[in-house]
Amino acid sequence: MTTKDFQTKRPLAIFLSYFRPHRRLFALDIICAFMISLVDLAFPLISRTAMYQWLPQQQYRTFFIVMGIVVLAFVLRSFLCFVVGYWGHTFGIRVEADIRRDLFRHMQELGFDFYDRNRTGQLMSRLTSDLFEVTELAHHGPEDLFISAVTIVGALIVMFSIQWRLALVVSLIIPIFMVVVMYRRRQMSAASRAAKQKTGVINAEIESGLSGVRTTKAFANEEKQQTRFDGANEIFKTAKRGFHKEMGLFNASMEFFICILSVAVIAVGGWLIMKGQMDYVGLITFSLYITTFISPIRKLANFAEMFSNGFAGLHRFIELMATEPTIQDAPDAVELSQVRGEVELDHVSFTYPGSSEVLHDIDLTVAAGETVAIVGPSGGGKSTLCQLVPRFYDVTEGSIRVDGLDVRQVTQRSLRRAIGIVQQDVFLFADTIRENIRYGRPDATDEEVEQAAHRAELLEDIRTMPQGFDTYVGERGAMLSGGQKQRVAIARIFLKDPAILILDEATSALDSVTEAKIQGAFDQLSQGRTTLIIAHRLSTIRSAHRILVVQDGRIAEQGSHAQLLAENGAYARLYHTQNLGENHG
Ligand SMILES: Nc1ncnc2c1ncn2[C@@H]1O[C@H](COP(=O)(O)OP(=O)(O)OP(=O)(O)O)[C@@H](O)[C@H]1O
Repeated sequence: MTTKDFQTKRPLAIFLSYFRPHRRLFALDIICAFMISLVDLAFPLISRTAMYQWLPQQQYRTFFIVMGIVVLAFVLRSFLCFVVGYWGHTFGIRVEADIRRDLFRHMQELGFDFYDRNRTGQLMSRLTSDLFEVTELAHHGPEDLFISAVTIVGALIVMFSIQWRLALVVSLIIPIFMVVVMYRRRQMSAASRAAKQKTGVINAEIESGLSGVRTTKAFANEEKQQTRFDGANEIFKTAKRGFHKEMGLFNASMEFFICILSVAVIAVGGWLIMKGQMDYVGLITFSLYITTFISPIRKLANFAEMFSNGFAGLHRFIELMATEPTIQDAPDAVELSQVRGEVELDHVSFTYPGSSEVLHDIDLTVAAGETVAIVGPSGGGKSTLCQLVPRFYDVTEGSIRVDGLDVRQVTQRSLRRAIGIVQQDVFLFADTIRENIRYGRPDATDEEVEQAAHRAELLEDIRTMPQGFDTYVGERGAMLSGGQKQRVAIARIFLKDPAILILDEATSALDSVTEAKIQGAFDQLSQGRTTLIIAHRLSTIRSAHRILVVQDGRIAEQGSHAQLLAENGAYARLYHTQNLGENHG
């Protein structure tokens, strides 16, 4: 299904479309559940016939044969229960996996702007708990609704055929029963949601407490942290207690109504027996049917709840799926191939969604192979400018061209394949060093990976690691130093071998050896490639062909280091006041 489908189709239609690929399993689930309710309905009827016919007429043979069949039917029933429990849930899980696959794929297509607006934690909960509610509905919904309806209607029909007055009493009590049970069930779920939310709070508290434990220790703030935690723990306890109270009330109300139903049947039935309008066998059969009601009523109460939760989850899912990615390939987009690397910004202005203009009328041409250093005060727009070239955002006005082609006219894949980016804050996956480097080109051989590490000046570091290239780098690369992470990022780009480079130099001070290594790797990397580098070090700036000073979203000055110093303008001021040359390379 396309984004358009999610925008136009009805939620139920979308939901059912996920059933289609697994319809056989679904049919199996429903048929088995249907057979279970048939067995449940048949048992009281068989008992009735036994008491009316086979026992009084001493047809013991028939009686025992039928009892044998009943035993077999119950064995079959257990097997069917297993099928429903196992394969029914398998069906649910498959639907869930399909929905999650589509959601993940779609989320990968959504642009930077989407992730600017949404929090990762919330998105993760959509991928997990929301979808769980949806699949619970997928699996239990149809089964519960259908089977409960069959059982209740079936039991009432038999009851009316035995004694309509008594059946009428039962059918008057049941709706009241349903209303009360549903009400209690809703209360219980609200309490459960509140408890879950508090669980989220306490989990967040644990997470931030543990991940921030170094900071806590450094400030000797353990007591303060403990008090914070105790507060959250107390709230959690109260919420859990509230949930268990509601659960107790729900179960108690179920039990109460079952008792009321049984008493009503015995009382009214007894009265009817006294009046000669009913016999004992009828009364026993009635009592047996009362027990068959319990499970469907419980299921229907669950269903009402499941329906509202599941549909709420479904709506949130559809809302996400209906979000159009802001950056999409044009229908006639061409592949960018054999890139020379000329980059032009033609009167580019840019505004982040919902904020004011960040870049104003930028005009810039970078020749293929040229290295341009971008400097300027914090917040001036340097990173924003660089993010427009790989089309992470679309320009608001003007255009950006690579080799003369507007970036909106080429496929995103081919454009981004032509561009290598090393960010300040390098993201490493929780995997080995080798796999993290290979991320630059997934089909690279081990030799190529090692070669890239060598060129990124990383080989010496890796040799000292316990498992060499197979060393696990930890969550987000926590086991590597900042300088090592940057070099992993550089090694990735060596593998990727793009025509255009965008480097965001780390602002943090590095020791001179590491800095020299990174500088060497950067220099090697930029050989023969168009390079835009957000520079913080004098050594980088000096080796650039050209320096741009970006300030308040405009190019304030450009030229070589010496030229700009001689001009004694913004660059000279930056150079002196912001200590661009602080880390002399
Ligand atoms: N994703 C975003 N959404 C909205 N506004 C943003 C976003 N990213 C940056 N900005 C704003 O755009 C302006 C330019 O930011 P940018 O990061 O491009 O500056 P910079 O020159 O790279 O700064 P620094 O040197 O501190 O990294 C800032 O005012 C910033 O607040």
